[in-house]
Amino acid sequence: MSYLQKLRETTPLIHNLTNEVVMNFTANGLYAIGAAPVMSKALDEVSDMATITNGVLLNIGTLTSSDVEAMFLAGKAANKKGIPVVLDPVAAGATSYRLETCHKLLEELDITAIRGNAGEIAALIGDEQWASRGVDARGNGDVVSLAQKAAATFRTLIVLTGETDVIASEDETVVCRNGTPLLGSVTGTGCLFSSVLTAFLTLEGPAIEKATEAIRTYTVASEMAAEHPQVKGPGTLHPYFLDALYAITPEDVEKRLVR
Ligand SMILES: Nc1ncnc2c1ncn2[C@@H]1O[C@H](COP(=O)(O)OP(=O)(O)O)[C@@H](O)[C@H]1O
Ligand SMILES: Cc1ncsc1CCOP(=O)(O)O
Repeated sequence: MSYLQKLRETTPLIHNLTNEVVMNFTANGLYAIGAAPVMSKALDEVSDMATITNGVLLNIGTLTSSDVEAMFLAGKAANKKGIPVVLDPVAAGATSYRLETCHKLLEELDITAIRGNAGEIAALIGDEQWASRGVDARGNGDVVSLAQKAAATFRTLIVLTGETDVIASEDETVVCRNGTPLLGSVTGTGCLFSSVLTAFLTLEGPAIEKATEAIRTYTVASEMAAEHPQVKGPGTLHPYFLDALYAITPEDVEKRLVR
């Protein structure tokens, strides 16, 4: 059985400590693919949330000092329970506050995977070949070696997204090339993917396999949406992408895989 089918059978509940831009899209995207969302950053309850959830997403997109405190509490509770914790280092290279926060989270928590674009992953390891402009990656370089270097540095799974997606653990690398550039014109598509990845990581099985199926499913769904005759640009991609996440089957993924 595919991980997608297992996900839809188990409906993992994901606790998202995420940014204000993408809350609604993330909640709807998780429902669409077959998982379930809960959003909470209240210091009074974030630790308790781990008692009912299956995975935690820490996204620093619009972080405040209270959010950072909440991320440590939620992350520690999740580590104690043994459920996955994914870090999305949004715009990590933009300010030293973001970068230092990511490094502290990586030092103090057991992070199952880091999902970011090339600029964000490069910022985390201090690689100056890539730059960020706000939340977007700028520049070019070898994304495979970048992801591998980050996996070795942080000793965790790296899921680097962009035109080419790279999944790297300390000893294995997978490259994926599906997707549509239109995703880059819809805010929150990286952030939603981080939550979808968290949902896949809650399942039984090797992390690299689950992450690979997560990115393949997500990017193939984006192609199906982009090809819909009603889709004319980012505005129409948005609802059709949610519909594609809802409708996609393992057979669709297999058929469209760019090998
Ligand atoms: N040029 C592109 N062609 C195809 N897919 C893309 C392209 N750019 C981004 N994607 C896809 O868009 C999604 C979001 O990735 P990305 O834009 O890197 O995240 P972020 O929003 O964090 O910068 C990923 O699924 C990625 O595969
Ligand atoms: C625009 C913006 N600013 C802070 S968070 C955010 C959303 C970023 O979402 P994504 O990186 O997935 O496009």
